[in-house]
Amino acid sequence: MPDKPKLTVLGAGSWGTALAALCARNGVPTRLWGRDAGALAQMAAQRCNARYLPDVALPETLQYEANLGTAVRGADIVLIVVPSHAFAAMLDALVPLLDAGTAIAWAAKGFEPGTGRFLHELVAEKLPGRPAAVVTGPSFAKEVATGLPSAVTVHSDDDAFAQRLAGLLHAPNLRAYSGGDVLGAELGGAMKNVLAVATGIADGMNLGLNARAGLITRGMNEMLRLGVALGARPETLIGLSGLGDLVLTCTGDLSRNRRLGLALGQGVAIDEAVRRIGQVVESILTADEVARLAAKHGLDLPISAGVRAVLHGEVTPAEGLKALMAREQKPEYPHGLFGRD
Ligand SMILES: NC(=O)C1=CN([C@@H]2O[C@H](COP(=O)(O)OP(=O)(O)OC[C@H]3O[C@@H](n4cnc5c(N)ncnc54)[C@H](OP(=O)(O)O)[C@@H]3O)[C@@H](O)[C@H]2O)C=CC1
Ligand SMILES: O=C(CO)COP(=O)(O)O
Repeated sequence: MPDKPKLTVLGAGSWGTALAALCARNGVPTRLWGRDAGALAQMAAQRCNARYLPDVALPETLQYEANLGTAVRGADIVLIVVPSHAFAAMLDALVPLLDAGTAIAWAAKGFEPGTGRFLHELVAEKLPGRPAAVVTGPSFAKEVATGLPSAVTVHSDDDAFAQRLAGLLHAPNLRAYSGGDVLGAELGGAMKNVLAVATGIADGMNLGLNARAGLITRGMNEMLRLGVALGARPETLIGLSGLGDLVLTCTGDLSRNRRLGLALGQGVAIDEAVRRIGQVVESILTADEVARLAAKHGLDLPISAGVRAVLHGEVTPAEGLKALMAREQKPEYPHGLFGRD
């Protein structure tokens, strides 16, 4: 890979735009592709993503390209930042377009809807044999875009690629770490979205700070148990991609998943809550996939299951709370820290 690799970011929403701007500011030759040519043209003219990141001035060096083939031609790295439900189709579109040497990275958080497959599994199936990495961690797009201090992490089976990509992201106000546990990093980023809804619901119902802390901690326990069953490393789950992002999204009102929970807890209907947020809310699909993976591994994850039931309208937030509080009394760790019960 050249000294100054050429980067193409796919997805011109809040996170794709923030990451593209960050890399361009770092001196990385960066192109941003989005599916809305009109919005891209407006971004180029105004140097601002008026819909997703208003008030953030984008760097002059950032390039915009509406044609997908042109956008990825000659790229050393393609970084995919579309919602997870659009991820597989994005990969399919890339198959005939990518140069042989282009590496793949992604910053979406979720699973393939309907199968519970991880995004790295989709990459391995559809674009095999390339360096591949996930960028994740506690990072609200708006804060990264405005230069507030943040920390992210880049995980890949290819250590050199993880470090290379982390180096491109690393900036005076952004610490980019690296690691080798793609599954663990992806699981934390996906599952925290579901758990953010749980704490949002509790806060929306005014259940108090004890409830919030209890849900975060027992939610972390669910993430650890599912993660370990799937083969994740526990240290990844208690790192930036797991605990870090869990704390951020369970407590920070910039989180769209938390805001969905807040609205549900206040009695707002789910369709209206999603309409008000007006951006991607990954938990809605992810809750089903967490349930699918838990069932496959014989795990009981009551908080995640409760969120799924509320999202499907099977129980009200009040009924979900009652069910959680009525569970049998038991030891905190019946089978050790990473036990299954
Ligand atoms: N925002 C954040 O702070 C962070 C987000 N993420 C993750 O990044 C991913 C992207 O989210 P984010 O940028 O926040 O979402 P936004 O809601 O801000 O933007 C979504 C973007 O994806 C585009 N899009 C939607 N469907 C498709 C599709 N089928 N093909 C191509 N593009 C599509 C939208 O285009 P259009 O405008 O035309 O609808 C829009 O540009 C999610 O998985 C999210 O969890 C991760 C870390 C931080
Ligand atoms: O993943 C995020 C921050 O790390 C963004 O969270 P939300 O999708 O809940 O807004």
